[in-house]
Amino acid sequence: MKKLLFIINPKAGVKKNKHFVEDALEIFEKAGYKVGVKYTKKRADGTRIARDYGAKADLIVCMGGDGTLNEVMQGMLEGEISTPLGYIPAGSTNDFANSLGLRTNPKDQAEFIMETEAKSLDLGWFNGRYFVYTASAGIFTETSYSTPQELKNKLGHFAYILHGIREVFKIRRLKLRIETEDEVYENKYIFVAINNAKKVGGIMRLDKAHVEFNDGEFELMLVEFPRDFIQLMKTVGKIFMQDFSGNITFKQIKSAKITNCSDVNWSLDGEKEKAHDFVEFKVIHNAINFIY
Ligand SMILES: Nc1ncnc2c1ncn2[C@@H]1O[C@H](COP(=O)(O)OP(=O)(O)OP(=O)(O)O)[C@@H](O)[C@H]1O
Repeated sequence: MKKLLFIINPKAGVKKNKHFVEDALEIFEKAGYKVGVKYTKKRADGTRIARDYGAKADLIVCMGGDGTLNEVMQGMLEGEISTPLGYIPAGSTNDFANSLGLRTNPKDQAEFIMETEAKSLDLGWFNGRYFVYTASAGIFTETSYSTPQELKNKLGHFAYILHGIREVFKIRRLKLRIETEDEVYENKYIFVAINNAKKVGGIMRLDKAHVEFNDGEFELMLVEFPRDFIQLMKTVGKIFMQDFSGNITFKQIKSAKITNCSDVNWSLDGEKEKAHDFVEFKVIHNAINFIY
């Protein structure tokens, strides 16, 4: 009998998971799987469970938010596990799932996982840690990891907006040097991100034409520090309108080296990453088998 490892973060998102878990179990069993269920109890459990039990399964499915997905992928790469992975989004924003066009209803998504072949997916490598869709620093980055879980569970995406507003009043200049394969950027920035997503922060949408999930490239986005409040407002407007020109740089990259960043905190898939003196980024092409 085929084995399915089902990893669930019971604390993720606004929806209460319980009856979705039963629905998903029924769908998996009907499709002929013997299902082993593991609940995460604390941070990093997703990584440990995927790394320790993933190789024995024919399919891994995780249910939770972007943070849970990040942890599970981390564990699969650490354990060199090539088992296909399915994902049932149950977080507060589910940016990555929206980007990939996954089903928002957990029952539909469980059925989709049973019917769909896994495809390769690129991941990002950031000083030894893997990320699924975004590494960012600067404005709104703190919001992605400091918004309290209870607020996210109650308000969902709106919790991020409430917390994000507070950050506008404590904007910092990031003085960085970024070296890609063929360009060097050195300036003061308000926001820096390396993405493999069409939607980031539930707000910013990137043009579909720019983003492929297994093309060996991620998208570097640099937003220069605005001269004044009016330019700041114009910049925000340009981001909404996907006008990546002037003080916004948008470029496909395979790798990057970032220096001058010892006091810059990062967010990897919405989880806090400590500051590093030096950041090395590269795309891990075809890193895992993912159902999307
Ligand atoms: N049982 C648990 N209790 C508390 N925290 C947990 C538990 N299991 C996992 N975690 C941690 O919860 C954090 C948030 O999880 P996740 O990102 O999946 O949900 P979310 O924050 O609601 O969703 P999103 O990131 O899409 O907004 C992760 O860092 C994860 O390690």
